[in-house]
Amino acid sequence: MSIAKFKLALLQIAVGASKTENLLRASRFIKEAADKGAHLVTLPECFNSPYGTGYFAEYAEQLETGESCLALSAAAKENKIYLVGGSIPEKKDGKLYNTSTVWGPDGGLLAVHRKVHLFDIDIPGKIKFQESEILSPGNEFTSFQMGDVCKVGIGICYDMRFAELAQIYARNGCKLLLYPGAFNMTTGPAHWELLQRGRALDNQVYVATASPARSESSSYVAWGHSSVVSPWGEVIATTDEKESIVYADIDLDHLQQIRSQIPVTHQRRSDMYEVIQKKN
Ligand SMILES: NC(=O)CC(=O)C(=O)O
Repeated sequence: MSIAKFKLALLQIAVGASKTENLLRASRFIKEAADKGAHLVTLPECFNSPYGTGYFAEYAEQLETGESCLALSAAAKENKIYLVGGSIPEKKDGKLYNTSTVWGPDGGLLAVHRKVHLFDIDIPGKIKFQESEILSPGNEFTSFQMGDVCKVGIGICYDMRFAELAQIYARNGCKLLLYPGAFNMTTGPAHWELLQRGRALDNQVYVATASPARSESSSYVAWGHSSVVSPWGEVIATTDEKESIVYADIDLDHLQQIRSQIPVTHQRRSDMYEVIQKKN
């Protein structure tokens, strides 16, 4: 019989200039979450490096040999958990990516997601950020199967703004969508929770986000507020801007009940509209 409930932990950790310290901090928080019974643990976007286009080249690693992936693999194995390694700047074939890796309880690499939608925005007087100045976009959907428990879809931060990605994950059987992310002091208060609730309600899935803790002295000030939203669209666990761990029980029976009570999946008018997946 498959398990219908498991504990998710979101690690809202502080990220500083020292990669070594960032990795040690991540390992410490992973252990704490695992000791408290988390089965799936998620780090934030850019957890090993400050978030900014000026940092990515310096902190970038190759996945196969980089110290961050070695540390993530070891942490997953030592703590016997599924681990979503937030994201790190990755170098591959002369290009840089914003990349999330997923690790199984045996320390094996289960999935790699390269941020598909690069964060290029310009809000005059507030924030201008152009990831595409230095990063290349990924071109793949990414999901992984947590044993026989749950299929999980992965996006990174700006990916959450694209409803189509979430719809396709849900249609492919994902019941939890995880977005390591780092919204900021302009878009965070306006859109962070709203987007999560929208993605969750539209698709009747759990949605979770993991942000770095806020540091007012960073060049990019993160909003924080890592959260978990239920398929009912309700925020079931959240935090403020400080360093913390957010825990939530992901209850797949509850998800199933909501889907049978409000069966939108079967009520779609595919004779009138359709979202098309063009690649795997
Ligand atoms: N940092 C991001 O990728 C996205 C973000 O901050 C936003 O969409 O707002």
